Amino acid sequence: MVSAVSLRAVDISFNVTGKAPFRAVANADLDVAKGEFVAIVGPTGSGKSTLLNAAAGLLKPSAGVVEIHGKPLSGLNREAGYLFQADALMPWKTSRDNVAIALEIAGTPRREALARADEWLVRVGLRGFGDRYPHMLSGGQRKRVAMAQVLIRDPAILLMDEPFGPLDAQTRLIMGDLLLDLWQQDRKAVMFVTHDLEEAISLSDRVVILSTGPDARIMGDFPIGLERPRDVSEIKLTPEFQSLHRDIWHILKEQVLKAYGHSTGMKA
Ligand SMILES: Nc1ncnc2c1ncn2[C@@H]1O[C@H](COP(=O)(O)OP(=O)(O)OP(=O)(O)O)[C@@H](O)[C@H]1O
Repeated sequence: MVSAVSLRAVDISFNVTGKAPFRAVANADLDVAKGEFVAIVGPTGSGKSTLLNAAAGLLKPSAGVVEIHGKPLSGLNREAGYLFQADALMPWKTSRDNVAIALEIAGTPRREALARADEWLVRVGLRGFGDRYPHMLSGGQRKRVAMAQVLIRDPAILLMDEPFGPLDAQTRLIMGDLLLDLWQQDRKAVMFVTHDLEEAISLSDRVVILSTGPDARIMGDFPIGLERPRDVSEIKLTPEFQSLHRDIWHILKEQVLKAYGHSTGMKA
């Protein structure tokens, strides 16, 4: 079957003035199937965002190919919705308008866009919050608006870069449950970047590990067979979760220590 996202032998290098190009990611092969939820974890600076940006079409690989549903990607990946750590809400627009605008710029008439925005605000648990401006919302509520803004366009692929990073631990769990609820309804292909191994295991079908950069490689690919639907706080208490966590952490820890050694000049 054709993958939703496919990276083949992808290298990504950055030009740094006065120095040799910096190869952040080397020879990455990664397939994300339609409907599959894949988490990417790795030490800081290992190239997680870089890989995601290549799948988004924001970065062009220096070698290798990115394919989206079997077709080589050139320019922006228009089949993907992108959710960053910092949300992209417009402070001068209400929640309702912030969500509706995603449809309006694609040509949907305003009245219809507003009606669908209202439906989406309900789906993300924000009934009655449509008239609030972003500064009148909590961090978790803003994140819900941002999710509605991305999902209302019904992208086939979701690219998420530490989307819950700035939230407190409890709100992260609640947002994880909301994300899984929505994902369960129509199973988009998801690439989810996170530092947090527990979050990665509790949400995904597969956890992919990146090694310490430069020349970061995909050095682990773990299927997560935990049953669905999942409750992200409950699932962590199961022996299956704990055993997966132990196995993956065993590999990841070495890379995290290496990255720490690089940044401090100490050997891991
Ligand atoms: N525009 C750029 N120019 C030069 N180097 C870059 C550029 N963007 C990223 N890098 C380097 O590429 C490497 C990978 O960066 P990336 O942001 O993908 O890592 P990450 O794993 O997402 O990190 P973190 O977990 O800290 O967010 C890092 O060493 C970074 O310094």
